[in-house]
Order: sequence, then C-alpha cells, then structure tokens
Amino acid sequence: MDGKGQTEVNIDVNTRQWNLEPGAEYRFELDPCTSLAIKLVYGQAEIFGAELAEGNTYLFGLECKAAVYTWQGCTIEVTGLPSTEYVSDETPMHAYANVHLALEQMRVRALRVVHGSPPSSDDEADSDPNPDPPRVLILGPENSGKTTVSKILVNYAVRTGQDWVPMLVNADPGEGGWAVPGAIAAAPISSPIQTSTPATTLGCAASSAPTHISSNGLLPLSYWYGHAEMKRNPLLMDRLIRNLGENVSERWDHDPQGRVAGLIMDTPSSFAASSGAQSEHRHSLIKACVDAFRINVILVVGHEKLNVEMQRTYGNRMAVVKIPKSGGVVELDASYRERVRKYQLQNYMYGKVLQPPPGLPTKTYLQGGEQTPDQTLSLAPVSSIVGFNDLTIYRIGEETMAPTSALPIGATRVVSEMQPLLVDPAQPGSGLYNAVLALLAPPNPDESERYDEEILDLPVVGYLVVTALDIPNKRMTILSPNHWQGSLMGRTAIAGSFEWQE
Ligand SMILES: Nc1ncnc2c1ncn2[C@@H]1O[C@H](COP(=O)(O)OP(=O)(O)OP(=O)(O)O)[C@@H](O)[C@H]1O
Repeated sequence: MDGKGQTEVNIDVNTRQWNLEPGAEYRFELDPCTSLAIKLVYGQAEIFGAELAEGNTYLFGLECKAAVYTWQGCTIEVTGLPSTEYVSDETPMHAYANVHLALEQMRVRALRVVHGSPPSSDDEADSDPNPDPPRVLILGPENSGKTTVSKILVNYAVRTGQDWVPMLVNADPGEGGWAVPGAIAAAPISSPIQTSTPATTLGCAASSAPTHISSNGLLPLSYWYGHAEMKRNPLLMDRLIRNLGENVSERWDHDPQGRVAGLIMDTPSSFAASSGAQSEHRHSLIKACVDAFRINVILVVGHEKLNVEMQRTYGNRMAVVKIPKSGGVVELDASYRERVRKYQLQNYMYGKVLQPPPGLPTKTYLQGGEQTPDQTLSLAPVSSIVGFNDLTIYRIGEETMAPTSALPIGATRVVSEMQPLLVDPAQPGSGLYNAVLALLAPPNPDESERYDEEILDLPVVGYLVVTALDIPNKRMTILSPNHWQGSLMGRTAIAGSFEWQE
C-alpha cells in the first residue's frame, strides 16, 4: 500500500506515523462502529481544504472516508484501524487550486466595484464595467467527488484571509446537507467546513443544538423535497430550486459583501445521467439552477460527454470547465447511502458523539475541528404528544390514502404533482408512523397575500419524526429538537418518503 510520497512508522499496535511528501495524500475508509484519530505532528496538512492545526487530534467515525492532503509535506500520527488506508501522490489538487485562483480573481474584481476602487492595471477583465463574482455549478456523475470539490473550493475561499463568506448550496436531496435527507439547502460559510463523519459532511447545522454548542454551527436556509431521488417529483424540485435561488438573492440584496464572495452549488448525480428515467428532466433542472442562481461558471467533474453537452448549451454565455476526478473518491453503494441517512437523522436529533479509538484516552478531542466540551456534542430532543388536529400535515403530489373504492363510481384519481394533499393521521395506512416531517415557516400573516400552493414556497424551520400514533385517542408522539417544545400547535408540516426509527 505504500506510495512513493511517504514513509510509515509503527509506534504501537494501534498507532502509526506517516511522513507525507509535498503533494501526497493519506486516504482512509472506516468500517461501521470504528473510529480513527489523526494528529498533525509536524508540517502543513488539510482535509478537503480545511487545515489541521499542529498538535491537535481530530476524530473521525460513522464510516467516514476522507484524505489528509499536504502541499508542503507533513508528519501525521494515526490511531485506530481503518478498513483501508494508503498514500497516493497522484491527486487533482493542483487543478482544483487553479480553479480556486480563477474564482478568487473574480471575487477581487467584483469587490473593487463594490468599493468603488479603480481597476488594477494588470486586470485583464477591466474592460468589463460590471465584473461578476463567481456563481459556480458543479456537475458530475455518481461518485465523481462533486461534494468534495464543493467543500475544497468553499474552504479555500474562506481561508484566503479576505473575510469572504461564500454561499454553499446543496441541491442534492439524497445527501441532506446540513439537516436531514430530503432537504435542499444553502448556507453562508464563514469558517472552513471540517470533515469528521458523513452525517455532517457539510458541517454542523445549529438547528438542533443548544446555543453554547451551536455557536459555530451554520444556519442553513432549507426547503423540503422529501425524497432522495429527483425522478420522484422533478416539478417540485424545479420549484424548490427556484425558491432557494430567490431567497439567496434576497439575502444578497442586503449583503453586498456576501454577494461578492459568490456561491458554490453541489448537485445530484442524476443531473449528469444521460440515459434512463433520471435523464428526462435533468436539462430543465440544470436550467432551473442556472436561472435561479445566475450561474456564471459550470465545473464538470471527470465526464467528457457531459462537458461537451454543457459547452454546447451554455458555453457561449459562461465558462464551462472540465476538472479531473480524484482517484481517491470512494464508490458509495445504496446500502451505505441508506446508513448515512440514518446517521444524519440520529445526528440531527441526538448530536454527534464519537468515541476515540482504542489506545487513546477519553478526553477532549477535536471532532472535525469543533471544540467539544466533555468529549460530546450530545443533544436532548423532546418527545411531545400532540392531538391529530394540532398539526396539519400534507404530502405534495401524492395520492391520498383513501382506497379507490371510496371514490364516487366512475371517478379516477387525478393528482397534480404539485398539489398539497392533506394527510389524515387517523386513517390506517397514513404512512405517518416513523415518518420524517418538515415543519414549515408560518404562512404570510396578511390573508390577502395567501395563495393555494403557498406551502410549496415556505422554507423549513425544523424537522420532526412521528414516533407513535394513537388512533383511538387521536394523538401522536413527535420527536423534535428541543427548541420546538410547545410550539407545534397550529403549525403545518410536510411528509415525504423518509422514515426513521431509533
Ligand atoms: N481524495 C479522497 N480520498 C478519500 N476519500 C475521498 C476522496 N475524495 C472523496 N472521497 C470520499 O468519497 C466519497 C464520495 O465523494 P463525494 O461525496 O464527494 O462524491 P459525489 O460525486 O458528490 O457523490 P454522489 O454520487 O453522492 O453525488 C465521500 O465519502 C468522500 O468523502
């Protein structure tokens, strides 16, 4: 397993020291129920663009797969036994860094205009009186490393020392981003996103944590799609992408500094599928992203055909650039993705608690770089009992559970993909037991501004799980992050196809 850019020294049965040459990368994969600790002993190192601090120990778990890359060379100490570990000196990091530099120039030029500063003499694009900050769409097939590239580019932007706060947009509902699977979301990123588990792959959201723990958490703006796969309801997906884009540009109207940092948008692999059911709607969804976020750079990760296709469609109005896929990207199968979704929900409700690997004392470590007092980020969700009429629950565009025999003779069920349908928890087979629900922001207080499909356009304020249904007494038990306590009465929630059981 030895690459030529490294040497490995065993310290004890559980701990090894790796000396990495400049440009080399230590890659690891963890099995379920194992953890790994990495300490930067000497030199410079980063994980997907987030720097490690010398002398600190970082914990990884929940089947994390990642890599420690070094530009200048380093020594790391690794404790624990990953299922796979090796060093490679073939990485696409130079190509990614070049993309970062080009995006950085766009930010600097856009900032000059905001500050009213004169253009610099060596600035090629000075002829453009209104230079745009980078708004980047990342496309690529399954397991090409899109999310990883998004993280690297955002982390490099944050690290430049210019106080950029770029927006990271996650349009992959199968991934869940900061909250739970089924969501699409955007968050302004002000400090590097750390990697420690796949349940918090884009960093920790502040939504469920008590304030003292969540002070460095993110406050994402999210909309609920409710399914992992785009083909379930592409029209809904299209609308939510446009809603998210509108919301981000409204934020930027009041935040020119944020606007010049631009955005990086990660997309689902189905946007790249050129055949099969997934491909049908992908062009309109890519267009929805381009329009809604006024995309001006498209990066295609390791896919020649898609690159040519994007060049033809968008090449005359924006930069379309093909970037290499990393050989380190791990092929994630369906059962792994299913487990990760479970970890995410567990994490959303209960927080992230990683046990150090054998050989390390139990004390305070840095989990993904976050200071974790008492070695834990455990949260205490609240279980509350609500009446069936207290919470109004809808499904979007799915058939009601009333049997066809209950319809008038000759009637057929026609349900528009965008139609909100009321779910009756009293109906056996309502599908609500263990269902994940998205709690929506309150509707417009001004009655005259209301409209039929308003709930499609309301952002999500938190996620809930129905843990018990008591049909005779018309009550249900809801598990929710603690700060929703007592506030579910009269609220509206949406069910999708995700379930969760502890
Ligand atoms: N250089 C690397 N070394 C080790 N693991 C890596 C490396 N790059 C990416 N990975 C891991 O490979 C997995 C897949 O990467 P990633 O999620 O970025 O791909 P993707 O294209 O976004 O996936 P999807 O198919 O879900 O759209 C992740 O677990 C990621 O942490």
